[in-house]
Formats: sequence, C-alpha cells, structure tokens
Amino acid sequence: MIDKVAWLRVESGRVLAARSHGKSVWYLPGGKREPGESDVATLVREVAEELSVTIDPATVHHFGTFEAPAHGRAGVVRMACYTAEYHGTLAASAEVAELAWLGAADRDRLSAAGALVFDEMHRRGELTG
Ligand SMILES: Nc1nc2c([nH]c(=O)n2[C@H]2C[C@H](O)[C@@H](COP(=O)(O)OP(=O)(O)OP(=O)(O)O)O2)c(=O)[nH]1
Repeated sequence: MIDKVAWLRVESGRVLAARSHGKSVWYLPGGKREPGESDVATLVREVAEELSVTIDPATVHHFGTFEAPAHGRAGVVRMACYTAEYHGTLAASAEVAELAWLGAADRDRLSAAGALVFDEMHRRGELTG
C-alpha cells in the first residue's frame, strides 16, 4: 500500500491538478508520508515542494480517503485528501511539468485515485464543467 496525502484545492468548481514530466496523467498534488510524519505536515511539505505555496495548517479539513490501483506501478495507493487555504502564488516547481484547473469533463484524464475523488465531488455537487 502506497500511503499518500493529497491537496484538494477547488476554486470556481474546478480542481487544481498537476502533471509530472513525461507523463500524460494528471494527479492531485501531494506525496508520500515520511516515517512518523503527520498528514498535515506531509501536506504542507509536499505542497510547498511541488507548488511553491504555503498551506495554512489551521484550515486543513479531511475531505475523504480513497484507494485505487497506483498509476504506473504495481500496488494500491491510499490517498488521504484534504482541503486547505494557502498563501503565496501557485507555480509549478521543477518536479512538476504543468498545473491545470480541471472540471467534471476531465475525470478520465486523472489517475484512478484522482478519478474517485472527482466522482465524490460530483456526487456532492462541488464540480462544474
Ligand atoms: N500525488 C498523487 N499521487 C498519485 C495520484 N494517483 C496515483 O495513482 N498516485 C500514485 C502514483 C504512483 O504510483 C504513486 C507514488 O507516487 P510517486 O511515484 O510520484 O511517488 P514518489 O516516489 O515520487 O514520492 P512523492 O514525491 O509522491 O512523495 O502514487 C494522485 O492523484 N496524486
């Protein structure tokens, strides 16, 4: 089981997604927990590394935890997804090729885990386009 924490950032009904160099699938920003690291600490660290912004830890809320086949490797990814406010200006760091705001129609461009998150958001009526 790959243990990941992801940031679910929704603005105007669209979700912030990232794409890695050389890949066509879109991910929710986030990454793997380090030994003993809390979800919030993982989220703050990974989002700073990938998107160059600072998550406000006081605003972190659990949206849901989703399990799906991991993209591009054997095994299952368990992704704990959190909403949170941030400060700074969103910018892809060197490890990210591209950022985009994706809507409902983009569901199948996401990893399997990301698509499950989109389905849940759609169910809650929080996704447009
Ligand atoms: N962040 C993120 N990872 C995802 C998503 N969907 C999905 O299958 N994964 C999978 C892809 C990989 O099979 C697995 C591990 O990611 P990775 O290969 O990028 O991990 P990494 O070693 O680079 O470490 P890290 O930067 O994520 O901490 O997580 C998603 O929506 N967001």
